[in-house]
Amino acid sequence: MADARKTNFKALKNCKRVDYLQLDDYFMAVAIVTAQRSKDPSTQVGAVIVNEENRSVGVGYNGFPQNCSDDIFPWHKITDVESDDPLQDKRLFVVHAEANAILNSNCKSLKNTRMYTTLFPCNECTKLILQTGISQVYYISDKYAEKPEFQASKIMLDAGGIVYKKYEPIMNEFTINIDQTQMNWKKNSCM
Ligand SMILES: Nc1ccn([C@H]2C[C@H](O)[C@@H](COP(=O)(O)O)O2)c(=O)n1
Ligand SMILES: [Zn+2]
Repeated sequence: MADARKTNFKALKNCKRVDYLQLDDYFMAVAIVTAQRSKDPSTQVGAVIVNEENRSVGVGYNGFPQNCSDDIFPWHKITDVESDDPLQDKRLFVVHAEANAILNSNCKSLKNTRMYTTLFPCNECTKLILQTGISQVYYISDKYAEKPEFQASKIMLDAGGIVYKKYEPIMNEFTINIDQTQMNWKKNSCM
């Protein structure tokens, strides 16, 4: 019986899709989509943590902590609004995407996991990366490379032997077509 099934499979033409999203592109795409949840008007960041079995175990984006309303806390930096009130600065309040991904993780240990983030991690998030045992970091943008916080990150990542690489996508572009997806949802819906 088992043999007959095998023979049937062999006889069938393998019509597997070839242009499917590769695993690393998929995880970075999840980070990119996650960033779109951020309310920060200037920089939206998304991060995903993936374990050795290629399961995502934590996602996060930059935002204010729980109970700190998006509508009340400031979304600007004091330099942008020329205010002399230091408390009018988002940087005092925002939880970074990488920190949120770590805090949101659904497993006991993050040892030997990898992080996909749309922006290179700052020094504070890098401390968490080292302390939790994340061993690889893939990023898209390093736009703040000149800032000491980000240079400090590299010093710590190097000291910790953590692999960090600018992500080179296999597929440079892919489209999320909501209309098409909705059509499928309708088609598959039992309602
Ligand atoms: N690796 C990073 C770096 C920054 N963020 C957050 C912090 C802010 O919400 C925003 C940066 O704002 P900007 O200085 O560009 O006005 O991005 C992060 O989550 N992860
Ligand atoms: Zn950070």
